[in-house]
Amino acid sequence: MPEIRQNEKISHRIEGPFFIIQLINPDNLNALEGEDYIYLGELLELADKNPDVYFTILQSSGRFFSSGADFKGIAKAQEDNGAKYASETSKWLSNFVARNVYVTDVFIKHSKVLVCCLNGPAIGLSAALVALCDIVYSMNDKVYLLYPFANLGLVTEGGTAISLPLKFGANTTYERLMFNKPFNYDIMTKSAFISKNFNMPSSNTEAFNAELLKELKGKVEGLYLPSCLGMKKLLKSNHIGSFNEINSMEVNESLKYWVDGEPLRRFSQLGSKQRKHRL
Ligand SMILES: CCCCCCC/C=C/C(=O)SCCNC(=O)CCNC(=O)[C@H](O)C(C)(C)COP(=O)(O)OP(=O)(O)OC[C@H]1O[C@@H](n2cnc3c(N)ncnc32)[C@H](O)[C@@H]1OP(=O)(O)O
Repeated sequence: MPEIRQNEKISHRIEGPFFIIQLINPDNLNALEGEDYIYLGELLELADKNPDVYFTILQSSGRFFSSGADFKGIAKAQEDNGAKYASETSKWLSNFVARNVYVTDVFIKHSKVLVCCLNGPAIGLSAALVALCDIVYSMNDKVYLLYPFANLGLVTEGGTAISLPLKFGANTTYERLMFNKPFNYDIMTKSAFISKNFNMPSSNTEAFNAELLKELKGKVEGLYLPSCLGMKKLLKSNHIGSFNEINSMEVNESLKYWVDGEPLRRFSQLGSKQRKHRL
């Protein structure tokens, strides 16, 4: 496997045709800073380039899949007032637009089959990445996806302007996004977003990950795996153009919100627990 630097919040390994990426920072509910999302993107690129890999598996740890962008990381970006930026626009192009468009693009164009082992809730950009996965399995019915853009002074990101209507229907998407409500287990099963619920207790993420991997190993036995990649390429071709277009539109629309400062005010309230998401 080609070399990649280590990241203390994300591990990876290869087992047969599976490239397994695991979020391993349960203490802050697997929140990720900008550099962590970039690292995740780089891991996907590594999986993409490896000819022995056919499935990229996303696992997590603890009670949440991921609570999204780390508010401490956002505060760091805000304080990033080095002379290198000529303006607020320049600062947020670097700290938000470039990073967000990169990680979303890597997920959109990924050529291996993306499987999400959803052990718990996912929020924000991380939830957007879950919605870009090809197959999702849940640990139990406590899982939900929350896109709290209206509560944080943001707009859709990570391709959600397309992925959510596509996977959950347009009106459900409008209602959940406008009023900052989670896409709960019921919605996810009604729309067949979740392929199987493993019905395991929330305290047992490692057992869920192990059981699911064992099941996947059984499922791929005897298959001609290049067929899977060929089918992924064809299935993806249905929407790839729209995803590419929306990725660019989303970050450009969001940029003015960052420059204006509303997301920062709201992230800071979240960090000091003056603001909460209604769940
Ligand atoms: C690539 C570009 C990067 C920039 C992207 C910018 C765009 C934004 C994208 C997004 O992802 S928006 C979504 C951001 N995330 C959130 O809004 C979630 C914030 N967290 C919460 O609302 C709650 O923590 C919760 C997830 C609902 C869970 O609540 P609960 O009461 O069950 O637990 P807590 O006590 O609140 O949390 C435990 C522990 O974890 C820390 N933590 C949780 N989420 C984050 C986070 N997003 N960032 C940093 N830390 C987080 C929380 O502070 C607690 O820590 P301690 O206080 O115990 O030290």
